[in-house]
Amino acid sequence: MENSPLDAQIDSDQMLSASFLGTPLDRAMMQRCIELARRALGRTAPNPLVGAVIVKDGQIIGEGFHPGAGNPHAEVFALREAGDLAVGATIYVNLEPCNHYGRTPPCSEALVAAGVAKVVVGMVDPDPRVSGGGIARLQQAGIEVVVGVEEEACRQLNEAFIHRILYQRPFGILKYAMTLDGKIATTTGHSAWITSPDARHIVHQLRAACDAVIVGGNTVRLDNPKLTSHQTYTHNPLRVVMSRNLDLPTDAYLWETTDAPTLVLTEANSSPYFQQMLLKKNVEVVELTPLTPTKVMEYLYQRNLLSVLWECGGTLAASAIAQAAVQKVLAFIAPKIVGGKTAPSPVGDLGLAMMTDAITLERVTWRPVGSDCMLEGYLPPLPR
Ligand SMILES: Nc1nc(O)c(N)c(N[C@@H]2O[C@H](COP(=O)(O)O)[C@@H](O)[C@H]2O)n1
Ligand SMILES: [Zn+2]
Repeated sequence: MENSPLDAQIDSDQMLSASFLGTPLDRAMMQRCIELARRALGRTAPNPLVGAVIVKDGQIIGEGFHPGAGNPHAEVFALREAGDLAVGATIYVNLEPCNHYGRTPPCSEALVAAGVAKVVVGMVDPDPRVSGGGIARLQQAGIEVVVGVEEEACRQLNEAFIHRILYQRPFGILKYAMTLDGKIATTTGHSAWITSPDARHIVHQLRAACDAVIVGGNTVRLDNPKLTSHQTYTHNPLRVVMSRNLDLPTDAYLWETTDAPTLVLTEANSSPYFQQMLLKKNVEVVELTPLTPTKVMEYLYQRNLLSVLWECGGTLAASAIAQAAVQKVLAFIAPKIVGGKTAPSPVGDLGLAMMTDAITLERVTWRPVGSDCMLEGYLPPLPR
């Protein structure tokens, strides 16, 4: 059989991994779904990132992605673009088509009505309202369904969504930059950007992909950060400050700049004067007592957030880890040495006595970023 125009575009690397589920064309189309889905990075919460591609006679006839909660799903955009040509076509989608009435009607019914012949799915939707029901509905209608093409990449794309559904909490990422000798500041407490501009660029991209970035009061006092994703990225996360007593500077960038919304979390009976000042500057203030990472994640879950980035100092980072508010660690290690017994490190006291008690990260990867090393790994999963 002659190759279709799309087959010809698939490069030899993908051909080499032909032992994975699906044909090279299937895998290339699923990667395209992921690429489309990523256009809405940071904007879909609490919904997942989803892209869809419709292919007929070796040509793409429709594409779409989910722009955010309340909007139509990716499949609907792709079907709209394909129009009547969707009859007998194959649709690729990185997440199982939904089968429920939520903010929008079920995509399974739209696919049946459009007359598609085949649906290729990246992963089963963990949302209990779907969870295999979309696949079953399509099969009942006589549509061929293939599940699990590029599944690992699809799961990685929606790791925050999966965590949110399984644990009813946002997905927490702890990000820090440290010197080769494990310091985030000098003994005098002086800190500045430790890493290279390339690493900073990745941090800005990460902020754009997250729904919120959290710091403690100490970081506001010492670093006066802006916590935005840089002007070239359009999405800024919600900037969250945790401060029990609101002993904070009145002129911090976080309340003087309006590029992103700011939320200050504090305890009941903290300074009413400071609260008034923040409210006048359009900063939201919410009291959560006791103010712990657990309470904060519970609250941010209620606010429909998917992912939060902890950019805090060592004491808060240690509490966030101890209270399972961190699932993934992203560490930048700069080839610098500052020394000093009392110079702070990225994670404070975890109360561990023995080296054998150390938390061992899983699925660890690292790569050079500019002159630094970027290491990524996951904390062991929580029991459910
Ligand atoms: N397959 C698929 N494509 C999309 O574009 C989606 N957004 C989803 N989301 C699933 O449906 C739930 C949200 O439904 P509403 O947007 O409220 O109608 C979400 O939890 C996913 O399970 N799926
Ligand atoms: Zn849907």
